[in-house]
Amino acid sequence: MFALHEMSRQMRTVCKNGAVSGFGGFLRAAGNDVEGLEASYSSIRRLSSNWNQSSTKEPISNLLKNIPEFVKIVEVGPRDGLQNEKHIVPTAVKVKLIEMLVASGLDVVEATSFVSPKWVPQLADAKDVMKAIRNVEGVRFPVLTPNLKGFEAAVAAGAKEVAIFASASESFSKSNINCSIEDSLIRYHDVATAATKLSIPVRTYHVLWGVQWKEQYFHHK
Ligand SMILES: CC(C)(COP(=O)([O-])OP(=O)([O-])OC[C@H]1O[C@@H](n2cnc3c(N)ncnc32)[C@H](O)[C@@H]1OP(=O)([O-])[O-])[C@@H](O)C(=O)NCCC(=O)NCCSC(=O)C[C@@](C)(O)CC(=O)[O-]
Repeated sequence: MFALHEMSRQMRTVCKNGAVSGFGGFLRAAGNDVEGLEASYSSIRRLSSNWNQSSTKEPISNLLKNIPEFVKIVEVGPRDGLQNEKHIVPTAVKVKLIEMLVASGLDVVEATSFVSPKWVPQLADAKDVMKAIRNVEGVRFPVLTPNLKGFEAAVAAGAKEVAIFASASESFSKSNINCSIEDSLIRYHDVATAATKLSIPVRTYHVLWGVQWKEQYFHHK
């Protein structure tokens, strides 16, 4: 618990210093065990301390000029991280992870996704996870809903915020959500329309550039 608190504090220090980074990626890099977490924690400390050393060369007023007034951090580890785990993480452990992330000060945690259990068995317990965190207050728990079926299941499970996904790469789209770009935009529209009717906020993932996939870098789209 202490390590998570401290890591979150470090991440916020790094963010304040202008280098916004993803805590989810950090958790993914950390793996499942305590040693992995500690190793990742050390890398963050190094990143932070390197930055502090280089910053002494520049007047502080120059650095402060570029600091955004507000940085929103959306922690996606319980969804984006755990969907890639080789072994299925038990629901209770997922819930504990979410509680620890919340205790570390994060106020938006993407909790899970409502997708096909055949495709992503790791997150087949989405409903149970949502049930277990339903009384956690002061935190938003968006969930990924790539189609209307997922959206409806998410709403039935108590989701108050969703995220949808589209990619500019045909092969990335196919491999991630099993449809063409064109079909993904139809699904995207369906979910956004249904969410608007229920006043449910929708966040979007657009995978647009810089991803090296089967088509070499697809910035042109
Ligand atoms: C997108 C679907 C659901 C379409 O699913 P599908 O198989 O392509 O389409 P379908 O409509 O033909 O349905 C086939 C079966 O899935 C069921 N089904 C259909 N929809 C759902 C649903 N929502 N929840 C539960 N079940 C569902 C449906 O009922 C049917 O069941 P069957 O009759 O065979 O028993 C599927 O392809 C899928 O689950 N894919 C995995 C999606 C996923 O989680 N991808 C990874 C997330 S995106 C990501 O990680 C990238 C991101 C965002 O993090 C950015 C980045 O970092 O790169």
